[in-house]
Amino acid sequence: MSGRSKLLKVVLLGDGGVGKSSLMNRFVSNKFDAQSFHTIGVEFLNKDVVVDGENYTMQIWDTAGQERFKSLRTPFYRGADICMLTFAVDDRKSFENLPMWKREFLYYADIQEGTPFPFLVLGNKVDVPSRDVGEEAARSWCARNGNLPYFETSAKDSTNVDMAFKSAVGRLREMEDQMDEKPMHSANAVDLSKKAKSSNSGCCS
Ligand SMILES: Nc1nc2c(ncn2[C@@H]2O[C@H](COP(=O)(O)OP(=O)(O)OP(=O)(O)O)[C@@H](O)[C@H]2O)c(=O)[nH]1
Repeated sequence: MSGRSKLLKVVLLGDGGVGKSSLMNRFVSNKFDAQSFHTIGVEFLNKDVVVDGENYTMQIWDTAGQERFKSLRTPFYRGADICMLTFAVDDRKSFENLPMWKREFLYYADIQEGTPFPFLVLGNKVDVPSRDVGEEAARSWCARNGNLPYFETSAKDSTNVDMAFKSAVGRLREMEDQMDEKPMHSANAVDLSKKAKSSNSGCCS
């Protein structure tokens, strides 16, 4: 990859067991573990990507979805550039919890409700035959909650995983362009140049 890479902090949120670690591992290492363990606290991995000719290092923060780890994950929301809200299409409760995850993120990232921010929604495990949440219901929720981009993914068979992560960068770029056009939002614009590059992976529990 040539040229300087911009570091983007990407936070993956959603209920325990929806497949956040699996999505990160599929995207970064192209691997899938059917016996993936619950995350404790947070872990991150870096992945270099090129989007529209620009180099980015996506630093993907995989958080623990289980309620008991809330105090371990929330300190890591600050400074996020992108938030990927994840549910599993065979787990209705995980879909119903999306508003809670969005609120939790905004609160701990210290972003005011209503401020434009690049959220994306992933409906994972689309390889499972017994779905509990239809694509239309998911798209409709996204439309009603700020026209959020929606991707149906499978970390198991790779469906849309690359596309979802790369589209997240595209979404951030679009929103930055919109903010440039509307100076009143400029205080909320994400200054990519201020971010320092850090190590390739880590774990904080
Ligand atoms: N069939 C199928 N199983 C998946 C998929 N993604 C993850 N899984 C399985 O679902 C289980 C939970 O996956 P994880 O990636 O650990 O889930 P998580 O969201 O990181 O869970 P927490 O760390 O507790 O927040 C594991 O057994 C995975 O192998 C998928 O796309 N399809």
